[in-house]
Amino acid sequence: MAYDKELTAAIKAASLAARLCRKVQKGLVQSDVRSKSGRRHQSPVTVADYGSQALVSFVLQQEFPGEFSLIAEEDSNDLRKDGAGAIVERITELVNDFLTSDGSYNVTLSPEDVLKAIDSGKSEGGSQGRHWVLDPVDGTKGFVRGDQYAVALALLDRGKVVLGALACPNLPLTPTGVADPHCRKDEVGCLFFAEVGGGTYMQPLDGSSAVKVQVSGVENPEEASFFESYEAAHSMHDLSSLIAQKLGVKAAPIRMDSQVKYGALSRGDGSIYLRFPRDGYREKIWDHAAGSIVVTEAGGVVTDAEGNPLDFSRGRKSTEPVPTSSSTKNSSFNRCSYVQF
Ligand SMILES: Nc1ncnc2c1ncn2[C@@H]1O[C@H](COP(=O)(O)OS(=O)(=O)O)[C@@H](OP(=O)(O)O)[C@H]1O
Ligand SMILES: [Mg+2]
Ligand SMILES: [Mg+2]
Ligand SMILES: [Mg+2]
Repeated sequence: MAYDKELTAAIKAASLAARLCRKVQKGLVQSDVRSKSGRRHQSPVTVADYGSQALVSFVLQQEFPGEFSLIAEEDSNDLRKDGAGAIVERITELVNDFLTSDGSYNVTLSPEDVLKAIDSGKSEGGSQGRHWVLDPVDGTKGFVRGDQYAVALALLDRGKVVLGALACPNLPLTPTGVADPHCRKDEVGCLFFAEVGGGTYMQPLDGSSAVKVQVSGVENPEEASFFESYEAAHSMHDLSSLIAQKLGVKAAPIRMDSQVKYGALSRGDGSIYLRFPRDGYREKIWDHAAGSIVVTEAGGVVTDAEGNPLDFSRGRKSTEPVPTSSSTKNSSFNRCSYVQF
């Protein structure tokens, strides 16, 4: 396949970053969590977000020297302020631990190397050339709560998503328990990956063999279940509930953080993903790039409310907040399930 080398690198980078995040989430302390300064939509950021971004950025630059463009969520602005020295040290230590744990990189990064790696995610993207797209921790609120989150990495080629690697460290390997995402299972940690035209695969994060996945075959909305954001601030629950009711959906919504929803959808844990951000919010491309190809390559559909595909070619953010949709192969759902993009 055309992007095999890139996909292998993406899987390696996302897996490594997911292991770093797992370690941080297990021992999360208050000083690991920060509030981003100067943002209209306040959101937390942790040492895991920064560490994951530095790791992925470093690994991709090692694998593809010279031809590198990355659009990623975080930057080092807050880390360069007075008083941030201790947190930068902690991130550097984490990044070095996981780089050497892999065995293929015999390097020790300095704090400045780590800050530079984080800042290499400032590309503006667009419709020309190739750009990596990274959400180093998607669902940071879920991550801090001890719930679901994802490391989401995709590659754009001339404005289209051509591959995605979506690591979901807390998603159970088997669908049981998904209806109750808080239910703790022993076997958790999935990595979904997809390359355009090649289908979607899921493997345990520990690296054993991958299986092909398919979206749900449910055709009757009465038997369908739907996903939505855990955070009411991120998606209007009242509106999705109304739409679900109109569709005839009987099941209660499955509320889950992050692009784990796309991963769960791709293996048929549910049939629909509804997303309606509140007024004026513009979606970021890293919140949908990896998840959308994971769903489409598994036979699903991800479109806006008018049936148009999501447009990843316009830079870091979507354009106007137009309602958009995602879901299974069943066309009657496709007209009725929305993500706002
Ligand atoms: N106000 C508002 N409206 C809509 N979306 C927002 C908003 N604020 C943040 N975000 C983005 O939502 C990302 C988290 O994904 P979800 O909304 O799917 O998950 S959650 O259940 O709400 O946690 C989250 O991603 P991370 O920042 O990577 O966690 C944000 O990019
Ligand atoms: Mg964030
Ligand atoms: Mg995100
Ligand atoms: Mg994030």
